[in-house]
Amino acid sequence: MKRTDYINWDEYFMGIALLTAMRSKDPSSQVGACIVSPENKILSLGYNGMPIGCDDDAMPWDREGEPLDTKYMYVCHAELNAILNSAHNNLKGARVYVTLFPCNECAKAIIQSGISEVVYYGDKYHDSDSSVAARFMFKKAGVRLTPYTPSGRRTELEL
Ligand SMILES: Nc1ccn([C@H]2C[C@H](O)[C@@H](COP(=O)(O)O)O2)c(=O)n1
Ligand SMILES: [Zn+2]
Repeated sequence: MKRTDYINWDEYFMGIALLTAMRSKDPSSQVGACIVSPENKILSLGYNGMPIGCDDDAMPWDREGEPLDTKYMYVCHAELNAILNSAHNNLKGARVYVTLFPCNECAKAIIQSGISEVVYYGDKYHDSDSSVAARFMFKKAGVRLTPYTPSGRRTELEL
């Protein structure tokens, strides 16, 4: 008889997004994204980090200070990285699993790439202008927004 306690698709893809986030060097928010085809095939992964060629150790990771001395000017968001990493894949009708609700800039990229559903875990900036604008655009563009419901299953990996 087959096993019955296997993880479901949502747990699998959000789990991979959470694992991918662990690659981030951002000291305050580690974000992961996993793009999946309608056939449940993983098309791409991304996490928030500095652009290629920009040495992590030479870039600012601060949240506050002069704008040019903060990470916000430079960091590439998880969702954008996942979209850019999937350059040869057609993302039409795909869904993206993200550990944090997308910002307005990533919302634009998600919409333009043809992704039709966002499954998100955290939403800690829900009331920010960026999140409000992202929701506004997603609604206009018909992108489905699905809050992830944690199953409560805990797992431990020996890495
Ligand atoms: N959906 C998102 C939202 C944020 N990020 C990145 C951008 C920063 O590296 C970090 C947020 O930093 P905080 O303001 O919380 O210190 O998360 C992302 O990749 N995707
Ligand atoms: Zn973003």
